[in-house]
Amino acid sequence: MKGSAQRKLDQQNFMEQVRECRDNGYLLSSRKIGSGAFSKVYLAYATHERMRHNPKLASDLRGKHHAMVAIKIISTAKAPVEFSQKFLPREISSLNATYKHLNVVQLYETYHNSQRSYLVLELAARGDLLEHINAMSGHRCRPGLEEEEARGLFWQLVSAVAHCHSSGIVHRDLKCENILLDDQGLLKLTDFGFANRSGLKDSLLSTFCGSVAYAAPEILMSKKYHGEPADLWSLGIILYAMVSGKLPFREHRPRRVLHLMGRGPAFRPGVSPECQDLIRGLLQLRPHARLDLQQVAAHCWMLPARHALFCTMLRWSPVKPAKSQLPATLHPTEPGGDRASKVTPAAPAPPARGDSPEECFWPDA
Ligand SMILES: Nc1ncnc2c1ncn2[C@@H]1O[C@H](COP(=O)(O)OP(=O)(O)OP(=O)(O)O)[C@@H](O)[C@H]1O
Repeated sequence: MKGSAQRKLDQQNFMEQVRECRDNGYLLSSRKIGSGAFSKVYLAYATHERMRHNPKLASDLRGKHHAMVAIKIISTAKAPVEFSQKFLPREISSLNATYKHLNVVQLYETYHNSQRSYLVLELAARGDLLEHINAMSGHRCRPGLEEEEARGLFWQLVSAVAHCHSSGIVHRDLKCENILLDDQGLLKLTDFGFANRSGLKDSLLSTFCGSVAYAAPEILMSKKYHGEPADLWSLGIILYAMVSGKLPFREHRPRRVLHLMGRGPAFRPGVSPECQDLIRGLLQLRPHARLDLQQVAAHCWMLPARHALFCTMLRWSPVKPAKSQLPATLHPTEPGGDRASKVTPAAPAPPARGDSPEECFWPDA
């Protein structure tokens, strides 16, 4: 349990952040919607004044009919230098390079001081794909999503990754936890902390430690690799997770994972042969033998996807059984994350236009 001195310090820190956000035109709420190794993400509201000065923000929020954003606050003073000087700038430049796509989280703006960096992001309030798969598995009493829903979501993911690649960005950390869902059921790709410009030589093997289960074999074998086919491997793992409710090669030791990869994925009964074929095409050990994005988009399993996307948007429902009812099938790949703090179905519905924000702190000037 935290001591009262620590609690007071946390409170002071938070009020400082509230002030800094307010000075930059945002009302920070106390609702923490997620956290990472060096960051905390809060629900916040853009002021009318801020929207007047930021056309990017204004045009996006106008379309959404609300003023909510997610503010990711990174304690640069506490983070390792490598993180602040290498990974954070990469995350920001990748988000800027991938603006603007419906299925990639939008970065509206950033502001910094000596202690912290603030990333003002598009809000994706329905949690991540991992939570969604587990919730739906519990709801259906069978593991995984219905293929029709998986197809609609996977189509959006492929579209997001195609946009990144054509913008010269490889993500390199594609996994269910980095795929968020918004209020309309739209998929939003996020967490570009390990992203890089494509075409550059990559040597970041150690940064994939937390996501061994999604990493391509060439990365696990410490080979030089190209980012695009490595992203495609991860897409195969994600599609498998969507339709199976578990990961195909669930192991933490790279050598053991490589052994399982050599045997290929095993499917539960009920996964269609077409879907299995697409997953096998993505989970090819040799990068050159792997399907590329065009082949994925043209695959017979994907053909009804536009229709499925429409259905997903129409049918999206906030059904999310309590955690205790869920079969613990699919687990986060990175230990230690503060998953309990993410947005839950209890999160308030977006206020109608013109409503005053709840839970906002107005510190003394
Ligand atoms: N735009 C957003 N909308 C809603 N929730 C978000 C948004 N961005 C991040 N989150 C939540 O905050 C969590 C942490 O965000 P993110 O993964 O970007 O941080 P990180 O510091 O890169 O994390 P990690 O250390 O795990 O890589 C996410 O898992 C998600 O739950």
